[in-house]
Amino acid sequence: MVKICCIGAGYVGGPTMAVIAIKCPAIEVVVVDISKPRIDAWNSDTLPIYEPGLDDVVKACRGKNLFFSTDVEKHVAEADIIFVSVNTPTKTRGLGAGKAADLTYWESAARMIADVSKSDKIVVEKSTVPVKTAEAIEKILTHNSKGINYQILSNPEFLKEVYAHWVPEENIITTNLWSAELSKLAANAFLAQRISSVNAMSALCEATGANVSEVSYAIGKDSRIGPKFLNASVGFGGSCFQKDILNLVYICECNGLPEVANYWKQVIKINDYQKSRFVNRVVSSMFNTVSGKKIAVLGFAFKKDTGDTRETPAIDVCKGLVGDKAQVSIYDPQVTEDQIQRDLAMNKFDWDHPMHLQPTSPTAVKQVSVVWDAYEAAKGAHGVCILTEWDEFKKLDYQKIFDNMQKPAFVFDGRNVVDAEKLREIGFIVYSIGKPLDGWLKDMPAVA
Ligand SMILES: NC(=O)c1ccc[n+]([C@@H]2O[C@H](COP(=O)([O-])OP(=O)(O)OC[C@H]3O[C@@H](n4cnc5c(N)ncnc54)[C@H](O)[C@@H]3O)[C@@H](O)[C@H]2O)c1
Ligand SMILES: O=c1ccn([C@@H]2O[C@H](COP(=O)(O)OP(=O)(O)O[C@H]3O[C@H](CO)[C@@H](O)[C@H](O)[C@H]3O)[C@@H](O)[C@H]2O)c(=O)[nH]1
Repeated sequence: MVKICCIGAGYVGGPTMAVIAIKCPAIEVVVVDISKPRIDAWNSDTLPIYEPGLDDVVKACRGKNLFFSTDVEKHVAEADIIFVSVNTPTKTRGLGAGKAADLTYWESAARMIADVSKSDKIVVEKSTVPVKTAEAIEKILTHNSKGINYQILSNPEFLKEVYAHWVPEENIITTNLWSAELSKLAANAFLAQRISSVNAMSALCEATGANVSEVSYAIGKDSRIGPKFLNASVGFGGSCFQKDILNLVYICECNGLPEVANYWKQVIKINDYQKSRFVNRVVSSMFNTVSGKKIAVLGFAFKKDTGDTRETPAIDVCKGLVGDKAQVSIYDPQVTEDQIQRDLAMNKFDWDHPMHLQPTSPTAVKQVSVVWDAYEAAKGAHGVCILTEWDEFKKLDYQKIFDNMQKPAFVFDGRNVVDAEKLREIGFIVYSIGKPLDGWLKDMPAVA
């Protein structure tokens, strides 16, 4: 029986291996991690990650051909194929701090593989890494090899040997190692660039009375542009876009290409601008102060259908509101109070280190409370900010919310999910990203 071991039971390792296990019953898959709480959670009824459908897949194969373990060395030694999906955070210190990828966890995994291996291995880069990492890893493995053969593959999205069980042959792209590594960074940079482009347009739409949804729809009709990933928002989040672009910027700088580096840096600058523009809009429309005012925040995850909060725009928006002394009441259907407090207390980039190495949360941010109901969050509030596009936010009883709020009552829709006209009929002052402004908002210009 072919044995796969995946190092890193996170957002990538867990779900990817669960799908491999269900699609390939003849292969034994073991996911290992140094974090005991994470492995315990994968072995329990409450998985550490929320994603629709994931529970069913894991429960169908766990204990049959899918296993989760902290016995990293044993399973690495027994495996034929080793996937490495450990963290590759942005470096916080030393050369390239704030941009370059930190390969500490990758390197220590590689050294451990070299240490414990007694048979030939295929090692697969699943983590997103700088160009030429595979070459560096190969050096570590072969210099410590004890006569063992290693093949290093970069597989940011596909792996033929395994995926050929269920992915059609023609959909599997084979490239040289460096193209594979760079393609991953390039894909995320292009996707993020689309969002920053439409977000830049959203500011211009607000200034001119155009409607960003209409502009997106119109340009998306051109098949060369296409309709996807053109939704204006309060900003993109997630563990990948910013980290990967910063890494790309660093690689460009190291290769003597400052103009190219600056081009990509701008994608992040617009994303930061969009988040601060949103906060400024909230504050300026409430007579330039939210000090002591209750503001409800609906949605904290970086996108719907996940409990993942890494780099979520909600962090910067909440920090901005707290900075202006608001009392912030947060509701998200999948994010716990503990996670929100950690996120608001954590330093930039610390979020992407393994849990046990993250600084323990200092004292909770007192101006922030977390509740388990949207109505509770909005009760007595002056404004409601929608920061994640959860479907349930479309179906809330906004009349009930309005009745229990301070007046004038505001809704700031950072995801364009509510029916703004209906809300205006109820009596709300509504701000929708990139849409024509209410008279009230026009009279209270926000400068980012
Ligand atoms: N999250 C995504 O959507 C996504 C998508 C594509 C690529 N990536 C990339 O994949 C990699 C992993 O991302 P993630 O979101 O799964 O991260 P994660 O933080 O959720 O998981 C990484 C896991 O690796 C474990 N780990 C670290 N060092 C280890 C070691 N030496 N031995 C055993 N376990 C170790 C950590 O404890 C952690 O549980 C990153 O490089 C990321 O950029 C992420
Ligand atoms: O039109 C859009 C589309 C997305 N977003 C936001 O962009 C962020 C990222 O969204 P998405 O790309 O759907 O989620 P990720 O899970 O971060 O996935 C990205 O990052 C992964 C990690 O590298 C890649 O594997 C995926 O292909 C790539 O889409 C989220 O905050 C979204 O709300 C927008 O604001 N507008």
